[in-house]
Amino acid sequence: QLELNYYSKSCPKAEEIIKEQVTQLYNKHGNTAVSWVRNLFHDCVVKSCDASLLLATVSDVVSEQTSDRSFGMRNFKYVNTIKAAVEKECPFTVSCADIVALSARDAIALLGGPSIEMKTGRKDSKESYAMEVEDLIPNHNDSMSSVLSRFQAIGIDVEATVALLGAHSVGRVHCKNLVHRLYPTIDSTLDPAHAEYLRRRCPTPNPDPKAVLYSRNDLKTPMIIDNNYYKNILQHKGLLTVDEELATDPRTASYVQKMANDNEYFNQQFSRAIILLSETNPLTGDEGEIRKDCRYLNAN
Ligand code: HEM
Ligand SMILES: [Ca+2]
Ligand SMILES: [Ca+2]
Repeated sequence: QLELNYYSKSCPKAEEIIKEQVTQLYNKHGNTAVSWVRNLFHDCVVKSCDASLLLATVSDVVSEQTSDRSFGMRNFKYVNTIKAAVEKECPFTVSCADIVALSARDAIALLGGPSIEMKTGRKDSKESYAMEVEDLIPNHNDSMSSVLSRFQAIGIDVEATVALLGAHSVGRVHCKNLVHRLYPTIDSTLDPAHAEYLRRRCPTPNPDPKAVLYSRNDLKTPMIIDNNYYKNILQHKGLLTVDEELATDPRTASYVQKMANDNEYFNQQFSRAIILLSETNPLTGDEGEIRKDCRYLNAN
């Protein structure tokens, strides 16, 4: 059972230490906060928020980070910084899964999004689910039906799904995920002027995977979680195919319109949705373990 302040007796400073680390990292490398938000999605959708995402590839473990769906994910090394600070205060007490959840919560607040009250008490998985990642995390060009049913399968309703995509109000998309909308011809659903801009950001149809070519998601408030995402997609300036679909699909369009009109309503729905996502099917009690190092299973 997850509960508020699960560590109040075993490690009363845990949440404070995590927040302090997340803030320090944000001040040095602002995009770490963006990463913590994406980490929550990619971890929680795969089985649960159980830090399965954080396992590195070693002898008999294949990391979920090697999946194509994890393309562009960054800053994993700084999770170790947060975990080390927590271990120093309370060894073997605070799970990596709760660090994934709380770092996302703190990042959302730092990025100008809502302040969210979050339960804790998650345990860490004893395995990586690399082979299941592609079945569970939607692709950038999946149909809205497929996206909605994947979220629905983990208890996230349509309105909450629309709110979660608001995370694309920060961060970036690499050209690899964009060029199919730009070449050989421009996707007719894309705003023509924005398409021209994106062609300048991504000048060739086959971007060199080693060259870091990307566009920011939101040109107006690129580092703020706000409802500008919905304004962008209503103007057909969403970068991914799923962003465009969200604005036009009859099941989602009215929520998009409401969120575009009202940042307060977006914040409320985003908070609700982040809680649903973060409480999906947790490992609790005797299940799982508390990893010493988030990259590796404990030796037994
Ligand atoms: C249908 C669902 C979703 C799809 C298909 C999707 C897909 C993607 C793709 C393709 C990228 C760009 C990767 C790159 O090229 O570097 C991205 C970035 C991002 N996504 Fe999503 N996403 C979805 C939902 C979500 C959700 C629910 C969240 C969080 C609540 C989220 C948070 C982010 C963030 C923060 C970034 C920017 C990462 C960075 O700049 O480092 N996404 N997403
Ligand atoms: Ca997971
Ligand atoms: Ca924004």
